[in-house]
Amino acid sequence: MRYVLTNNLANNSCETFNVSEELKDLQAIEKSIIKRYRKNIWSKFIKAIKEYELIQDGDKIAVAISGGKDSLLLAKLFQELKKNGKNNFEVEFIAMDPGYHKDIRKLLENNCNYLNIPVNIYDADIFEVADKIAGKYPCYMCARMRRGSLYAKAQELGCNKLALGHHFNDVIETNLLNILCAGNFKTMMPKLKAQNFENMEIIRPLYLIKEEYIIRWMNYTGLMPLNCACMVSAKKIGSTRVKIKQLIEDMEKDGFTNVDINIFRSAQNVELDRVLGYSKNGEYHNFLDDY
Ligand SMILES: Nc1ncnc2c1ncn2[C@@H]1O[C@H](COP(=O)(O)OP(=O)(O)OP(=O)(O)O)[C@@H](O)[C@H]1O
Repeated sequence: MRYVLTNNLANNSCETFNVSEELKDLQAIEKSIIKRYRKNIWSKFIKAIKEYELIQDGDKIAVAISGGKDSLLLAKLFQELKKNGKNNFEVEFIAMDPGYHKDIRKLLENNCNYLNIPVNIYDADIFEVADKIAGKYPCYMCARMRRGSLYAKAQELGCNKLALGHHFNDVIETNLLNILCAGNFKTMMPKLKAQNFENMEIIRPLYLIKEEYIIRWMNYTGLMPLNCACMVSAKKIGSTRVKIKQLIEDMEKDGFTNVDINIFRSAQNVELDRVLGYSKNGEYHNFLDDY
């Protein structure tokens, strides 16, 4: 294995990405998406779009780029789709600078330039505000503010969809996090209508792509993506999500076959006759209601 992704559970919520391949030219990078990574990236991207009906004729989609590996791949996938697939939609690439260090901002700009992604970068003082008003636990507040800001920008550009770079592992980690830490069963949906922004939806086209292949692709490009660009929590907060990721990896090592797929499928195969209660449209139902 040529890439290194290290997690230090004790004091670091960030993943460190070390690139071990030499820099590839743009043509090779673009080709790799549909050739070298056809099975594990391109086909899964197309499958998610079809299976979850993520794109409709006439859509204008804002692709949100943080500069990390996931959203860089997402942007390139959309470009390839326009080149090689149906061209029934429009796309805008947006990146919000929440108050990055100037070197991080430069890295984001350079990577987008190199990858020929015409990105619209705009400023928002999210880090400063999250730090001020959310004190010790800024991450939740930061995530909510980021989402709101991206919705607003997408709407301003006339988009009706916001594409985010969440992938398969984000989905299964969310399932487990909710069970183990929140005591409920909720998954991260492949698409979702915005509550506070009219006619706006989130879509997650990387839904079926495993993180392992995103890391491989990123490493293949030879580019260093942004990782751990946060200026607020830095290394202070140990991430529960990292522990969940580790738990899944440990189970796989211990011989639980298909544990990741099974966690994923658990949200596909819910038997409503075999649960004690569930809520729909804000209304709670108990199994005794129609026993
Ligand atoms: N500052 C930002 N500007 C634009 N989009 C963003 C920004 N921050 C997050 N996003 C979007 O939200 C998604 C999820 O954000 P999160 O911080 O969880 O990303 P991540 O898992 O680190 O992914 P990535 O590798 O793309 O950074 C990103 O993939 C991206 O689509």
